[in-house]
Amino acid sequence: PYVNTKDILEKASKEGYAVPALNINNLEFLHAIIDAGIEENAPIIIETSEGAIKYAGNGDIRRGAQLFVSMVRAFANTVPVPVALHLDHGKHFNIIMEAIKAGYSSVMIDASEYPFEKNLEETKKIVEIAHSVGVSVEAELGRLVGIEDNVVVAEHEAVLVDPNEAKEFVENTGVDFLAPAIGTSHGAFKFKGEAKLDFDRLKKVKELTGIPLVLHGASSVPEDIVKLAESYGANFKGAKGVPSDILKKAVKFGINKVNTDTDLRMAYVAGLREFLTNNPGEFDPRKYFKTAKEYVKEVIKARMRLLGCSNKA
Ligand SMILES: O=C(COP(=O)(O)O)N(O)CCCCO
Ligand code: NA
Ligand SMILES: [Zn+2]
Repeated sequence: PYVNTKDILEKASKEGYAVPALNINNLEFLHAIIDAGIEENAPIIIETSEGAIKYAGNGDIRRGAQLFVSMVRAFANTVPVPVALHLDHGKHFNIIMEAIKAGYSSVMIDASEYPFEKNLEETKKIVEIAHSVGVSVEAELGRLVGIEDNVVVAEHEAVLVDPNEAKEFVENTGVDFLAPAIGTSHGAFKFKGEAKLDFDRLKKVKELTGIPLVLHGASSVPEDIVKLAESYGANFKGAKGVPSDILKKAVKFGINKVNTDTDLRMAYVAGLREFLTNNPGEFDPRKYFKTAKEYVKEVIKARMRLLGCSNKA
């Protein structure tokens, strides 16, 4: 069934596990995600960035939002696990409104680039509108940058979440789930040195807010997938993600939604390169995406097991 993201995350927060939030740009990733959720009997959170909506609508925002809602609802209404559709990193009021009108389960208002007060105001405005039509809201405090050993303390303070601000922010906005910046960053090149997250801040944010928390930039960039893609001509030198043990620790300290895009992209391109190299005569798109979809599904199933949401549908 098609559900509200908040229902999935409230249960996860209460029971102490996390659910991967899986980005899509096309139909093939949706297939892989749905199959993974069915095979793991796990709740499914699908998310699309603003760019994905533009891409799907071939430049038209309203068309893209409506297309994703109809695709996801068509699958959600025919599978035994709960499925939610979330707008990831909503930064433009008009796009957030199109997502709400199209029928998204939840939207993120990402005003984390602004000073605290403006972030709070922008978030409060979206919460009022979204809640009036039963849509839940995610916001972000602090900014996504990897913690580098040589970063001076002042810069740490400037970019990582302030737990006391988080308490005030949640109370004043009514936001349903919060993404506290604790040292991760988007993409395949997250850390120069060893992966480091600020678990002390995370723990405090959970204690002070008590709501479901979101980890952005949470892809692990698995070594085997990188090596496989590189064996078929890819060049991902220096790729490094969040190790599994660190992810598990983040769940222990209160993370319940784990945004995962890069790992899906890496698995897809590894499978695609492998298939095309080994099947030079194939040109049926229902065939040459098969391996790619299979690898994405396996990466998602492993992540569902790691985060503890398998058999939690
Ligand atoms: O926080 C994340 C996931 O980040 P990643 O999968 O790169 O670790 N997202 O919001 C997904 C979209 C942006 C990055 O591709
Ligand atoms: Na998000
Ligand atoms: Zn993100």
